[in-house]
Amino acid sequence: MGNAIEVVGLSKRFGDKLAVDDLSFSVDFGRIVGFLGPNGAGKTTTLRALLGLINATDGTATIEGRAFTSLPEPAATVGAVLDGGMFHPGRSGRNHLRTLARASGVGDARVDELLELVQLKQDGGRRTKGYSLGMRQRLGLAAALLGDPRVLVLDEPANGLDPQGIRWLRDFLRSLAAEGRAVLVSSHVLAEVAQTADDVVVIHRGRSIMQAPLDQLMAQHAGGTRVAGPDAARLGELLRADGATVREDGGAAIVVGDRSGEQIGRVIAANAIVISELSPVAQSLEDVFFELTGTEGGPA
Ligand SMILES: Nc1ncnc2c1ncn2[C@@H]1O[C@H](COP(=O)(O)OP(=O)(O)OP(=O)(O)O)[C@@H](O)[C@H]1O
Repeated sequence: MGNAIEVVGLSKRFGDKLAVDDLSFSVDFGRIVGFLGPNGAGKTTTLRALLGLINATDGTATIEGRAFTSLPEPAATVGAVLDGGMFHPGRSGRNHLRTLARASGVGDARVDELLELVQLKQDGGRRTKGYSLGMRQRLGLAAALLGDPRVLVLDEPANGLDPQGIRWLRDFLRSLAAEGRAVLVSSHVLAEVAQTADDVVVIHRGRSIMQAPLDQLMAQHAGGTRVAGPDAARLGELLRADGATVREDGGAAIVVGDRSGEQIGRVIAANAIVISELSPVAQSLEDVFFELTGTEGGPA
């Protein structure tokens, strides 16, 4: 079957705008991949090409080795939520799902099962126009899951969710991946995927600038080492003289940018320096993102 999702050399041009530029990445089963980039980076365009909604200018985007349009059983293969899902406002959530279920040969029992799964059982009979944004997102997820697909593609599913909704989404996506499904989830807000994704693909201006397991990304962009204590200033001078980047951090503390804890420890021992604390500084994903793209991760 190969990779769940495979994007190879994908490019998409709109007039003279190259929205996606020679992009490649893959998603394995059982993994959650965060597809990250600032607004306008080309995420939605990539997902639309993957789902056969637009034609690529160049390259390929396949699901289980095939273009979406030639999947033998699309509903059982991939489920997607783009634009938060589209609903008829006067229809109830349950009827919306039933209509979609019939179109893809899925029984009504599955609809009730999914309403329960996304915690909309109580509100299934209400018209979707009265739904909160979070309820709409959950209804969209239920629709994507109708055919019990092995691959999920979600465009900004956390948009507009409150912290509780984001936590629910995180646990929900985790449980889907634990069942062996592949999940590709786009976001321009890194904090949303920081505790969810196994791997991240960071794009900027249509190009991939980083693809790695999330831990590796964090380790490579570690925020340095903080050392505190009565001799911190003297340690700072010694490290600076040795070419390290050092900045003051409040009263008796420094943050050392490009030396490991062990390297700093050796300077401390060799110079009989007294310290009270030595700890790695955790850099937020927002900072990493800024470092990688030179762009703030927030809304444009
Ligand atoms: N149909 C289109 N015609 C012309 N330009 C387009 C079209 N669709 C997207 N673009 C342009 O392509 C670039 C990438 O857009 P895209 O929507 O893929 O980015 P994105 O990363 O999903 O951003 P956002 O989070 O804002 O949706 C943008 O500059 C956008 O204006």
